[in-house]
Amino acid sequence: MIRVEQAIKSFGSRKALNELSFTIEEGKMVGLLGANGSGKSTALKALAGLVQLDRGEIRIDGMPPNLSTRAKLSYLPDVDIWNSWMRLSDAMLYMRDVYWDWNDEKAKHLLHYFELNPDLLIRDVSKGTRAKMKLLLALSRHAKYVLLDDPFAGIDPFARRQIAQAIVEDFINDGQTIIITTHEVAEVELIIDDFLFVHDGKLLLEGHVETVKQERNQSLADVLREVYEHARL
Ligand SMILES: Nc1ncnc2c1ncn2[C@@H]1O[C@H](COP(=O)(O)OP(=O)(O)OP(=O)(O)O)[C@@H](O)[C@H]1O
Repeated sequence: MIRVEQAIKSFGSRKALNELSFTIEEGKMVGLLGANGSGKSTALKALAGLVQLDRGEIRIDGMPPNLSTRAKLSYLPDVDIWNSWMRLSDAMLYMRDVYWDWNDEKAKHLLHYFELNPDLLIRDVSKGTRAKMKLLLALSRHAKYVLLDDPFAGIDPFARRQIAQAIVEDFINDGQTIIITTHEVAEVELIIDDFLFVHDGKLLLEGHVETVKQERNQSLADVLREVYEHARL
């Protein structure tokens, strides 16, 4: 289980996280949703142990973010981390060497599913193909927690659906806990169980997607649009 309690993180005078609290149960697919600059990436970085909170507490299976929590967590950052002179196959070998939970079968499945050529240099492929390569590398570990920061960035609307589908097919029966940050609410509302909606580093709304949709008789995207407009008044 992941528990975030009253997390505060400032960059200069800007509070990226402003008393943010939430809990994520194991085995759930959760959307961390919000507009640009709402604190989504900072929250994921804090869970991954890449950002230190100023105040507040994070517990992952009862432990603060450290090397042992990091080992059970696969993190897809929102920036390119692979050297452009590498081939996808080089990056896959690296991941296999570094992470004991690397799963060759899953990697092969995703290569085929995304129609990726492992021999291509990372610098020679399109932005969308690079995004798929990054996703393959993050999803091919059998990590207990998978943090995907904006996995749809740079990917066209046609391929987004394919990627959302891949995430569901590969993980939903697997007992892994997945947190996806995105602004593409319409793309993820079909695949996530629960959502956290953040604005200015604070939690504005959270809940079970189907329950909220039924209660309000609206799509999640429409519900969040209303909540967002209200918060900005
Ligand atoms: N390293 C940093 N230095 C200075 N400011 C930062 C840094 N990281 C984040 N911020 C600021 O903190 C706020 C939250 O940023 P964050 O990247 O977490 O938002 P986000 O919801 O992920 O945004 P986006 O959807 O645009 O990626 C923003 O105002 C951002 O400019």
